[in-house]
Amino acid sequence: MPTDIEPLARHPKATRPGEKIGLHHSMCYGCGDEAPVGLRITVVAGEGVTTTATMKVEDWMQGGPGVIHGGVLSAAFDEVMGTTPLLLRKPVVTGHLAIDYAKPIPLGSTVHFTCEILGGVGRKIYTRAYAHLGDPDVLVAGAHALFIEIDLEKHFAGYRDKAVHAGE
Ligand SMILES: CCCCCCCC/C=C\CCCCCCCC(=O)SCCNC(=O)CCNC(=O)[C@H](O)C(C)(C)COP(=O)(O)OP(=O)(O)OC[C@H]1O[C@@H](n2cnc3c(N)ncnc32)[C@H](O)[C@@H]1OP(=O)(O)O
Repeated sequence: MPTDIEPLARHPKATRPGEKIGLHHSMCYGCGDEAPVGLRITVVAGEGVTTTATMKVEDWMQGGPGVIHGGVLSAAFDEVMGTTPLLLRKPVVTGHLAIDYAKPIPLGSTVHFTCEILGGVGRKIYTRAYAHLGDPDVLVAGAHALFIEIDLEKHFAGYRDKAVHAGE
């Protein structure tokens, strides 16, 4: 993290604490409710620039035997942390993501995520998140990520014709 990182404030019109932050795309692997295969994670706004989320560990998420695949957990952290900057009303993409895997996570468990925005510099937004299985004092994983604010139209120009929509 840079030394000149500055605190970032919640946007006045951000999703209120306790409310769900809306989907960014119905077919998104992370949040989409119509994606044929996906994590279907719903991120809930917390106080300030924090969020929470939960994810049930389904059988198809197995690395194994009997535990979640590390890449699935990584995608879940990406989703939770990437959604959190919407509290700033800033669209972002992931620049860098680092995961610490502390304990195996069994199939059938529910992973609870907590995330906070640590601050930013220019277009860079730094986040941190933790995961537990119901007891916040027993962490099973942690993550740091750098997100970069983008101009949505420019970033996805040239890709939108490849977009997959539900029912097609
Ligand atoms: C699945 C898509 C989701 C899309 C969401 C749309 C918005 C919706 C909003 C919200 C809901 C979101 C929920 C989703 C959650 C999941 C998010 C994902 O998984 S996103 C997919 C994976 N990520 C990419 O595909 C990025 C690919 N990379 C790029 O497109 C570019 O590299 C980009 C935009 C990240 C930066 O490119 P530049 O040309 O705009 O800017 P430059 O100057 O290179 O970087 C800006 C600053 O960031 C630093 N930077 C960039 N990458 C870095 C890195 N890996 N490590 C450290 N610093 C890095 C640079 O050094 C620079 O810093 P200095 O301003 O000079 O101080």
